[in-house]
Formats: sequence, C-alpha cells, structure tokens
Amino acid sequence: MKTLKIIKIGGNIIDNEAALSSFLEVFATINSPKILIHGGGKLATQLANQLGLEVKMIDGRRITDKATLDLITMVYAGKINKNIVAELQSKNCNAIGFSGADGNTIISKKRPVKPIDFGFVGDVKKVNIETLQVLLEHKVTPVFCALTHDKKGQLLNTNADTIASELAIGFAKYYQTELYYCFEKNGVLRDVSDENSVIREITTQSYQNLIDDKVIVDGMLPKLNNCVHAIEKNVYKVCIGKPEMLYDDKANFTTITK
Ligand SMILES: Nc1ncnc2c1ncn2[C@@H]1O[C@H](COP(=O)(O)OP(=O)(O)O)[C@@H](O)[C@H]1O
Ligand SMILES: CC(=O)N[C@@H](CCC(=O)OP(=O)(O)O)C(=O)O
Repeated sequence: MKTLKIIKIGGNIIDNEAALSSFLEVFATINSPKILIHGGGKLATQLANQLGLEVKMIDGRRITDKATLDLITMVYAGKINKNIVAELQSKNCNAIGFSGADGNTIISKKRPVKPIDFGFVGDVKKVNIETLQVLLEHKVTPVFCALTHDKKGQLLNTNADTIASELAIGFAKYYQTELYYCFEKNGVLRDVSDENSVIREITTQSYQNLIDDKVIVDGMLPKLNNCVHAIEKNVYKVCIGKPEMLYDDKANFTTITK
C-alpha cells in the first residue's frame, strides 16, 4: 500500500510568516502523496474583533452566525488558503486549494440547535475521495481550509482538526495513511509550561486518564478526540508535535496508538 501523509497546521504556525514559510519548505519536499489542512481560527478572531463582530467559542468550536460565516469564508477559503497555495507553487509543489464544497469532497450536516445553537457549524457526514485520488495520482497536492457544505448550497464552518481526521479515515482503506497535527509545542505535554514533558505515547486507554487528570484541556481536548477517533478507524499512524517530526525520527513528539 502507498503511504499518504495528511498534515494539519494550526493557528500559531499560520500567523507567523517565518514559521509558515519554513513549514511549507519542509512540506513541499515530502515525496509521498500528501494533503495539507490549515486552520486559521486565530486570524478569524482577530479580524472579527476589528470588525466589531462578537466572538464566542464553546468547547473549542466557534459560534458562527451569518456575518461570521461570511468573514471566515473570506479568511479561510480566501486569504489563508490562496496564500498557502501560492507559496507552495513558489516551492515547486503543485497545489490546489479546496473547501469541502470543491469537488463535493466533504459533506456535513448543520449541528442541531439544541443543546447549543452553534449556527453555521457542520459535523462531517461523508468524505468523497475520488477527485482527490485523481489529483494525488498526478502529483497534485490538495490544500484544505476549514469549510464544508451540506449539498444544499450552504457552506458550514468545520473544525480543521476534524477535517484532517475525517479525510484520513476516508483514505485509510486505500493508502497507509499517516496523520500529523503540527502546532507550536513539542507534543502533548504533561505540564503545558514545560516543553520537555512530552508524553511520547498515548493509547486509547491512557487518553481517558489524561482527561480525568486535567492534563489535556482547551484546544487539546478536541484535537486528541480526533486523533483517537482516527486511530480507532484504521488510520495507520497519528502524531502531534512540531513540524520537525515530519523529517526527524528522533524528534520529541507524541504518537497515538490503539
Ligand atoms: N497537555 C497539553 N499539551 C500541549 N498543549 C496543550 C495541552 N493541554 C492544552 N493544550 C493547549 O492546546 C493548544 C492547542 O490547541 P489549539 O489552540 O486548538 O491548536 P491549533 O491551533 O493547532 O488547532 C496549545 O496551544 C495549548 O495551549
Ligand atoms: C467550528 C469551528 O470552530 N471552526 C474553526 C475552524 C478553524 C480552525 O479549526 O482553526 P485552528 O485549527 O487554527 O484552530 C474556527 O472557526 O475557529
């Protein structure tokens, strides 16, 4: 089976021009088929504040009203996605930008309004990989933003970590799929303020203890939920850490195992 690397980058890499550029340099040189997923929540929050739009996050998910959906469509599918694609082209990586509506790749369902009305936020229902497979076979790299659609004309905001895990699950039957969550820390830390406290391996059992002990909080909670879900659904390898983990086996990072 061929290897496919699915890599997600978070807000703190996207926001830092130098960090983004050095990440894309590494990403562009990966020889196997690859897909990039980017978030951008930090920039969306910053722009919403500038525009006077109220920002509300619950359980790591953004309450997305119509004005916020318009803003994030411009920011995620526009500014961030197109700049990443342009920079990849400059590094001789032939990339194409995607939302879940493009190629009908990711269909989602608007969250029920109870118990919390998240507005235009979608939970993934189906991933269609056929179009993506054709691109990968032709050495073209899809770059996904955090938008999906409901197949009735409505775009929906979907957490980028979830998009990455659902794509990885969709490909797991056809490729030996590796899923990497790149962010600004060395991995899942026992003590968030100590970069040397990386937990090298988290199993689907030890994960629950880490939640109970409040070692995993905030944005790390949904991220690890996605990791565990992916590993349970036959994704071959799931890792969290700095971009170095993509090329340095000896780097300190976290691997999620069954
Ligand atoms: N045990 C932990 N180890 C590392 N980070 C943690 C941990 N618990 C909570 N976090 C927080 O989770 C954040 C990552 O989640 P998030 O902000 O959603 O990342 P991203 O932008 O990559 O999606 C880190 O910046 C950190 O503040
Ligand atoms: C529904 C929901 O919360 N969507 C996220 C999508 C962006 C994202 O996931 O960005 P990061 O990976 O940089 O956090 C949001 O709007 O913040």
